[in-house]
Amino acid sequence: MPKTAYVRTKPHLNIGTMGHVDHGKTTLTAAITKVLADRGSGTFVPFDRIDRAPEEAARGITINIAHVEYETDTRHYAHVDMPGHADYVKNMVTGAAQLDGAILVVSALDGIMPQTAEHVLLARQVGVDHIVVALNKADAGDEELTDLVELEVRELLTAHGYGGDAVPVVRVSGLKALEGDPRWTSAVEALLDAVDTYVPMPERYLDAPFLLPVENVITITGRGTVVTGAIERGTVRVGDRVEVLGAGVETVVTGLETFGRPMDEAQAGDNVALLLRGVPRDAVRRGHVVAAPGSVVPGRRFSARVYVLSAREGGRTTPVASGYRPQFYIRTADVVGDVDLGDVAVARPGDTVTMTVELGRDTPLEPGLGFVIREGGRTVGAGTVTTVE
Ligand SMILES: Nc1nc2c(ncn2[C@@H]2O[C@H](COP(=O)(O)OP(=O)(O)OP(=O)(O)O)[C@@H](O)[C@H]2O)c(=O)[nH]1
Ligand SMILES: [Mg+2]
Repeated sequence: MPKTAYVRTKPHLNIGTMGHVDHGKTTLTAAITKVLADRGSGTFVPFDRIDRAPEEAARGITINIAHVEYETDTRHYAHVDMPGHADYVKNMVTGAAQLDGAILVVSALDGIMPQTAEHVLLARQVGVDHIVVALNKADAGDEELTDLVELEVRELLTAHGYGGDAVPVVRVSGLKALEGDPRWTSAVEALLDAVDTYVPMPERYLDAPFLLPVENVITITGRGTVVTGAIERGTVRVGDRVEVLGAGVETVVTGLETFGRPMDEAQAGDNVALLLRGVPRDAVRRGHVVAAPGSVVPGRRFSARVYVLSAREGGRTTPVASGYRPQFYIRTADVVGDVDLGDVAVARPGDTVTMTVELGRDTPLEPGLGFVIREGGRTVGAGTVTTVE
């Protein structure tokens, strides 16, 4: 049910948990909400509420339930816990997660595993600049072994350009903190302090024209169509005219909410739900972009610098050549595109190349926009748009 209006009293950041399957991401997420709820700032979200499919949460004009909301003394956070590896990759590569920082969860019992490394790599590629490490399951780990795991994690981060020596590494136990064990609840507090201090407030482009990549579409009987997502830039108010690129409609925002609470104005970085006047449910899809009318021009052809992932990083084992036709993940969109390498005969795994891409449909593009290339369910490349034709 609609609650009291959202009042912006603290800076808002988007963070999330990443790391290998079963290392304790969801348990830690639940523990964070528990520790903060016990401190009087926020609501405890139990494990099984976090691990549930988003579709089940179609009540109110609320957002994806994989997002959990909490506050520390200095900040308001939207925290995304991506259930399982495939969802993690999808959310990261489509930019749906839009993380300002991440908590890398590594089990002190197991150390670095393949998905630990893959998530660090992906985070780097999609522009997550700050990582804090939670060495989880420290309740069950042996101290010396945990020291080794810590060294290993710092090395991994350094290898990906994160300056592993400076990264905060906090030994935690999500499980014990959930049980209320004081030693481990204070470890979770220490982790949150590390996030508060180590992840800087990112620059928000508040003066730019409004833009929101659509992550989800929900229908509310009797009220209309609602789109959800994180605002990439600008601000939006109830009553504003907006254009839905992809759907080809212009309309008016008639409702605005964050975490089920109405707001008058939302800004870059906020996770919101927008109620759109008179837009049929079928007209809007994930991948569309809601923007200030006329502020974005969709295109199909662009040039880009692309890094082709090596086989070690989970990429291809064979080179790509002109005529290659993979999927391009641009913001929340997923579009097929034809690759032209120009004078270059082939791009081998591990190479960085310039390419021209012709997309299968009009997509909002601009220089500097990041994207990921996927094929058969795996990431094979990551790039940045240099020019749009
Ligand atoms: N001993 C111990 N076990 C833990 C801790 N945290 C999580 N576990 C256990 O590890 C298992 C996996 O925990 P989850 O929180 O589901 O892990 P996850 O990383 O979210 O897993 P996926 O979402 O499937 O990738 C569960 O059996 C937890 O009870 C911890 O701090 N200590
Ligand atoms: Mg989980």
